Amino acid sequence: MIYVQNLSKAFDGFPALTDLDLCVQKGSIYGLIGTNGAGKTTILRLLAGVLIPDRGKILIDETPVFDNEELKQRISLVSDDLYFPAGTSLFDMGKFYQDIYIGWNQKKFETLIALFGLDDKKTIRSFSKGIKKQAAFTLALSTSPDYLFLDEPIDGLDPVARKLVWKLIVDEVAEKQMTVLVSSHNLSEMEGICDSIGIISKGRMHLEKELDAMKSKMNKVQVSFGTSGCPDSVLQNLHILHQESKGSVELLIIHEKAARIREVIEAEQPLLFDLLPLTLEEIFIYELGGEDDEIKKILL
Ligand SMILES: Nc1ncnc2c1ncn2[C@@H]1O[C@H](COP(=O)(O)OP(=O)(O)OP(=O)(O)O)[C@@H](O)[C@H]1O
Repeated sequence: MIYVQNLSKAFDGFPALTDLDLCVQKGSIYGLIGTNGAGKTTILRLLAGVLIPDRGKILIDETPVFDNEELKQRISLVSDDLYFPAGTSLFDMGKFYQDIYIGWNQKKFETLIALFGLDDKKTIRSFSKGIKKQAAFTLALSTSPDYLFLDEPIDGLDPVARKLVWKLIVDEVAEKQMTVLVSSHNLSEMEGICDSIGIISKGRMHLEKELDAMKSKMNKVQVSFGTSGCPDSVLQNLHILHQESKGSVELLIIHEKAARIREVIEAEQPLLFDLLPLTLEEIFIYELGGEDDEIKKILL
């Protein structure tokens, strides 16, 4: 588990992070969302022990991370700003990592190279931006980390590589309870991946939400009662956050559990009734009433 309390970090007097609290449960995927300069990279670098906090607490499995080599063996950070030594190939980097990381898994390394279709003999610096990212992700996952920190991991990747990266992450979380912290500019990129979302704004935690809890208490419904429209019993007995009509079909966003919605609507014998999945964007828009500037920026 990751536990962060009152974390602050300034660069040359500029407050990059201020009194940030964060909690990530073991075996979960946490999405850090924010605009450029919000402080996402700074959080990931502090959590990976690359930077020293000015103030506050960072505990991973109840242990401070900075200068803790044993703990750092179990952490992998894929930075947004990738660095590979001149002339090194993925094969060379694999050998280098093998000597450093106790958890290095050569078989997994070879499998991932094949899955991404990477050339392990070519100099990594000659790879395109997206392929470099795939190489860095391959190296990180091959260290068998308990904690994987990913800074904009799918930025610049083609759709096939994006899908593969997410699949590999989700598989690893399911198989070995890996804990993942992933940053992005865009809320919709995190669709279907994250268990929790933290929205960072100007170095502060703006909003933090656990998605399953939000999803279970909010539902989207497509319903039709013919030309008579939605009966009063439905409109009055359910907490409707949004309603729009397309002909005789109503689209409703309802702040109730699915079972309660079903009970109220089915009692009125609708001609059409479908419970539809809510997107991450819809959850945030309707939960916050659509008035939140920070949410608007990350939805664009
Ligand atoms: N090494 C540094 N020296 C000076 N300022 C820094 C340094 N690292 C970060 N900052 C500043 O701290 C703030 C937060 O930067 P950070 O890189 O964490 O944001 P970010 O959310 O990751 O942004 P982006 O999405 O653009 O990568 C920015 O204003 C940035 O200019």
